[in-house]
Amino acid sequence: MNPDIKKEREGPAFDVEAVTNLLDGGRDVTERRRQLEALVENDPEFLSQPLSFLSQSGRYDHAIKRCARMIQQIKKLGLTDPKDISLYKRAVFCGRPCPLDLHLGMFLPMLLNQATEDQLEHFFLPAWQCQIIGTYAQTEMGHGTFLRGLETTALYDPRTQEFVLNTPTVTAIKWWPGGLGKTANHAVVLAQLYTKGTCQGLNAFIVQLRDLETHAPLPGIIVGDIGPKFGFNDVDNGFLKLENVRIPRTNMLMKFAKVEEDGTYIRPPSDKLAYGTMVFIRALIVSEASYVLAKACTIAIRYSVVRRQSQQTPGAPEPQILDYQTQQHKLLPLLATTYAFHFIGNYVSKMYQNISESVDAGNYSQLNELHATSAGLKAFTTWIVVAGVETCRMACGGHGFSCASGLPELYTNSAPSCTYEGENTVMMLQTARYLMKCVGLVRNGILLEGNVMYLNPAFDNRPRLDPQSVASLVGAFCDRASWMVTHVSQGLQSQLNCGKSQKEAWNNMLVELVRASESHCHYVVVKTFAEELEGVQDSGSRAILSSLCHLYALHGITQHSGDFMQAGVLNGEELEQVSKILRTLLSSLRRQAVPLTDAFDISDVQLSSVLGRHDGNVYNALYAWARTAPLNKSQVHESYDKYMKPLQKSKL
Ligand SMILES: CC(C)(COP(=O)(O)OP(=O)(O)OC[C@H]1O[C@@H](n2cnc3c(N)ncnc32)[C@H](O)[C@@H]1OP(=O)(O)O)[C@@H](O)C(=O)NCCC(=O)NCCSC(=O)/C=C/CC(=O)O
Ligand SMILES: Cc1cc2nc3c(=O)[nH]c(=O)nc-3n(C[C@H](O)[C@H](O)[C@H](O)COP(=O)(O)OP(=O)(O)OC[C@H]3O[C@@H](n4cnc5c(N)ncnc54)[C@H](O)[C@@H]3O)c2cc1C
Repeated sequence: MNPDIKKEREGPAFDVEAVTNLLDGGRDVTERRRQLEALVENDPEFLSQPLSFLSQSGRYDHAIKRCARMIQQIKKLGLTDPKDISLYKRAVFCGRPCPLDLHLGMFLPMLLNQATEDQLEHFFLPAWQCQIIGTYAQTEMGHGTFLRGLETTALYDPRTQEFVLNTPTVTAIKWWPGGLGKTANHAVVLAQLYTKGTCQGLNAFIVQLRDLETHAPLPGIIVGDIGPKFGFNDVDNGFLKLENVRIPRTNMLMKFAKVEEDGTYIRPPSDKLAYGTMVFIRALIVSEASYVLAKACTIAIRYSVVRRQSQQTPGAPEPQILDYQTQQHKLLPLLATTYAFHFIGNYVSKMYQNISESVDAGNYSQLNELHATSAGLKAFTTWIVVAGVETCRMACGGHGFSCASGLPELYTNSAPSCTYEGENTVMMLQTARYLMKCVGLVRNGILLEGNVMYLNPAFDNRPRLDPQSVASLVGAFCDRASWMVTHVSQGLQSQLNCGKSQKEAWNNMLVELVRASESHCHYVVVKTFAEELEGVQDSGSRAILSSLCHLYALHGITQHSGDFMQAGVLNGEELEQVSKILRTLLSSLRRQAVPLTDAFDISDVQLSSVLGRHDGNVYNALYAWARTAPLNKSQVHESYDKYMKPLQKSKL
């Protein structure tokens, strides 16, 4: 083990294993996770060369091979608990996307959430057994955000009791669905339903795409891969053109909306129930955001204690780069954010579970709050995580730019989370829509509960900020959100008072609306972090996590100081005090940085990073990695004889 990293692990101020257990949700969960990871890491069928050495086709082939082995092993091991399956899948793919993601993550949930009992009977088992492999085909070339603008049509033919599906224009072609290109043989297709000459809006239809024996596309189905992407190249994101494809009436998912045999349309109890699976995935994205940032922080912080660079004192050893305050300022707030996002992920998962149970019981009253919260936090966490991965990459200097670091791959595979499942700006505006409605309720004398209570008429004049108190800092985030949400609603009102239409006024305030939503989400995250700590039994864990919560809050104030000062929450002198305490915290947490990343308990296989190796032996590993790169298969590349040698001989 590298002596520097070994020293970093001597005498942590807390019990690393206790924090690992806390993050996992208990000692038994840690043991189970390690057991499942060991099954994968000891399975020779899952051994592979660095993915960076493969072509797009090679990566897809590698991913499909792992998918097949994973499904076989899940059955053989008798894994039925969704948590076990999720942990096993994460171990197989090391957190990377895979061609079955949409089948497992959206197609199956769509059946569970939107299918009737008969439809479940017909489709679910074959899908669970992977005879049917599905995807979720909603986005079109011309529309991803504006769902009501989708052009794919499903016309009901009462004579044959079938739907006829078409993508009538080039912009209607389904574009992006994961697994659509080469993997899926079915899709849930979102289309505008027409019956009895009337458009009844978006509904979901199960369409078979390929022959179950030959896998060849069926008549009327033109399908393929959309080509290389910025990343995510293990997945065959595809296109789908539909030309008069006929499906039985019973292929429309009819748990909520229905089309009777004669074509009569029965409306769903709420139009938004069709969007339920997207809300499920958004909540899942929030709960998984922390894992991505945990990997990036582990790589960058471990590298930052083995990398020595520059000379502050002549003759003295070069310092570890984590001793530089700027390096601490880049990485330690991200480490604190990782822990903050772990707790908000738990919070959103619980919220989704509770409100879904209410919806199943026919109570739709909290759907809007769930939508606004999941949409806003999905945008808030993914924006910060993706930017954080890039900060970690740059903090590793040149070697951060090498695929050996694992950081470029982590970045390109996480970057689309700001776009898919709801483009982040659009999601923040959905949260803003909800917040503006809440302001309206308060104006009508209604008292609010939950995360928006801060909009109620102010009862107490909060004492001035105490930057040493986490509770006082949470209050500061609350006051910032209250001021920003109220301020933007006043801005909207003044636009309307000047005669602007609702649409114009809204568009003229979009930037402020997004900022107000961000401040609301930031408050929810810091409040949840502080509240979760109260439940931590182990005193050592509670102490170190409190320091991280303190750092997260202080850093948030310095990063958005304009908001806090505009809101009158603090003045210049108080801001200076906040910065001073932040610097002190950076210095005190520096010694705990490696143990805090070890607590994530991410194995070298999962991390897939030469720079983030647990033993810190980076340089030999980096040299060995480069030596196996494909370009080094021969000392003289074939292009030399083909192009350079003739050029050199030509005596230009
Ligand atoms: C942007 C959206 C939400 C706009 O939809 P629209 O119907 O036009 O809504 P309005 O803004 O007019 O609001 C109407 C009303 O409905 C409420 N609402 C909207 N969405 C939901 C929802 N999901 N759940 C509950 N309630 C909802 C909204 O709050 C309003 O309520 P009021 O009381 O204020 O009237 C919509 O177009 C949208 O969601 N667009 C994003 C599309 C999207 O997410 N696509 C994802 C495709 S799948 C994918 O990307 C897969 C990726 C692969 C992977 O994950 O690996
Ligand atoms: C890797 C990846 C995987 C995907 N997988 C799937 C899948 O499996 N199934 C599927 O159906 N889709 C999938 N998608 C598509 C994805 O859901 C859409 O790309 C996403 O919903 C954004 O829509 P869009 O691409 O049309 O962007 P646009 O909506 O065109 O966004 C472009 C810009 O316009 C802005 N904008 C748009 N509307 C508004 C508004 N109302 N107010 C303010 N600004 C606005 C946005 O903020 C953004 O800056 C995937 C996408 C990616 C990148």
